Amino acid sequence: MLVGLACLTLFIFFGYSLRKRWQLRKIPGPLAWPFLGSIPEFSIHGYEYVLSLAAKYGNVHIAWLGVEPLIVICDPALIRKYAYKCVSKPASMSDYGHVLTGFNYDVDKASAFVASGEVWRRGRRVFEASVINGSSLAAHLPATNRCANRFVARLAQRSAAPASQSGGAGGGGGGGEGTCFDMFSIVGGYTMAVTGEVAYGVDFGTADDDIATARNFSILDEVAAAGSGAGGGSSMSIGRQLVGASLASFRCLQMEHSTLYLPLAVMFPAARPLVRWLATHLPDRAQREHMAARTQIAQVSRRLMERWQAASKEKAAAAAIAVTADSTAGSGGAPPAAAPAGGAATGKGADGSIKEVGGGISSSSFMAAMMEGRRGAPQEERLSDVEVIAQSFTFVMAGFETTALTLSLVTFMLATHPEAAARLAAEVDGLGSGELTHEVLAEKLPYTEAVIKETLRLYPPIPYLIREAREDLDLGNGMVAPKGSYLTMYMHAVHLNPDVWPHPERFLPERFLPEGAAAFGPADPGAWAPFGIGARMCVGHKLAMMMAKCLLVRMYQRFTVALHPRQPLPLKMKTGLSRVPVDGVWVTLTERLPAAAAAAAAVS
Ligand code: HEM
Repeated sequence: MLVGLACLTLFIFFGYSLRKRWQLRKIPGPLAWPFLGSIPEFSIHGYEYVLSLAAKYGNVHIAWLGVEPLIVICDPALIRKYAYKCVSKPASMSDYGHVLTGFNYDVDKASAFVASGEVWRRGRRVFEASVINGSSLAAHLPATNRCANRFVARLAQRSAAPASQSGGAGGGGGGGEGTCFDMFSIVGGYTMAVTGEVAYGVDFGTADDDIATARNFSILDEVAAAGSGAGGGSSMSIGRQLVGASLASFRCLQMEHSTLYLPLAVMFPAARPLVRWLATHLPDRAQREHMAARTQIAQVSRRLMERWQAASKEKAAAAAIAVTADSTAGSGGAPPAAAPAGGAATGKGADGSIKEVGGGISSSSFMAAMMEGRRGAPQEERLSDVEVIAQSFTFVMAGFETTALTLSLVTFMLATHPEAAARLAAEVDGLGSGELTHEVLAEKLPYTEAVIKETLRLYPPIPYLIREAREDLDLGNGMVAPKGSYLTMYMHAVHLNPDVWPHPERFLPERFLPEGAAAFGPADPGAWAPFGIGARMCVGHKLAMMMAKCLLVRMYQRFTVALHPRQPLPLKMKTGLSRVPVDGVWVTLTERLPAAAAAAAAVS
């Protein structure tokens, strides 16, 4: 029986592999050992490996993920053409990088990042309504300002504390070298705080919570301590749960932390249902950790969804009482009952761990947009419960780490390029300490924006775009990507291509300003795309830029930022779902102007 099963698996596997190879024969690439494929090389050298393949085999080549051929495209014109044309992700997208099972698998498949067709369109529409159009973005600006002020105030306290007392996550002394922080660890507290308010209208409290950003958090230990299954009964604040669970989830996507079932799932696509069954019933520690983290994030979304439902029922009931009381008052009866509180105050939830901004899950939040959108919408337009959880999950996962990574790398680039830091400081100094408006962010920060863009060119958090060819695609030079093939469009390779960007290895924010565009700008106008291209372009790009600018203004108005001696140089990056600095980004902060600092503290 077992032998029969093994033979069947091998037969399917070889048949699949040979068919694919036959179809793709015209595209060059390292074909020798598809069994082992590129995995070991990729895990050791990360995206540099892909860049080296591009140098060797050209801008269109094949890299192997186990037996799965990935058509890698590094040519900017081809990327632009097919990123616009192809809007579908491969059906097996949820099977890459991890082995998801059960409910977590269903949630992943429904996520706007992974799904195709109607499910994707429904999910994408709510994102667009909540975080892309001008008025919705403006509605999130006060929360972003508030979180930036709180985070910077906490930074000031920590940098003023003696080195020995500056512990907590990502903070540390330094044996007489001054108080230092790992910006990569702690800035996640800020991005998660903004995510909490924008996605749910909930104050996660992570902007000034040092523990929340501990990168060594173990979700299994937390679950064991809570003694109540993943999530639900945890005494931890929601913010801490989400930061910890998101970090754990990202960690499990790195090769060295991933489940042992991953290589099996990658090398034997035909056997994935069997591998998933094994991973469900005989999970190793990495698998348990990953599933617990995902369950935790999904459960928080479910709790907040249920809370919204309960609150809106209460509101409807209160409104009904008010109407009745009104008509009674009109006829000389008692005054109407008070409606639930609104406004900008921060309230505390009944369970003590949810602080809802505005006394209820805020009406401008993403959760409210999804839930309101279900009311009265035709059946085919309505998000199911799993889709609501999936999009909330996507918001947290997509919004938190990418922006934290960007901010920490901007800090690194500025600390290693003092002339750029001085120019940025001069720009932000002119803005004063009042709340940053939409106009100020859009018009008064050209250099700050150029610094963020140049950092994203050098270090795009998601360096590639993934699509499925829904028909045969002409790739030029007689090469054809057959229908059903898996396209990996390497924007990072384009960002570093010397034929496209003059001196691509240099950090030159001027490329993005009129003064430097002619000398250092790209040969191809579409050659900068850290947020992707086309219909599937990052739906959070404006929110991410708003978050980044608000924090950089407040930080650089107040501090001079320098690298700490404990930062290893050159910067080493590591491959996971995204690329992260292996040793973090260790900096020290020095107050620039005591008077300005006091004014900023007063605002916060
Ligand atoms: C610096 C920060 C960020 C970077 C660099 C980034 C980058 C990307 C990239 C490269 C993609 C794939 C685009 C494609 O396939 O063409 C993407 C998709 C996505 N991002 Fe972001 N992102 C960032 C922040 C955010 C934030 C804050 C959110 C929260 C709303 C978000 C939500 C999404 C979603 C939902 C998708 C899937 C879009 C779709 O497939 O239709 N991202 N992002």
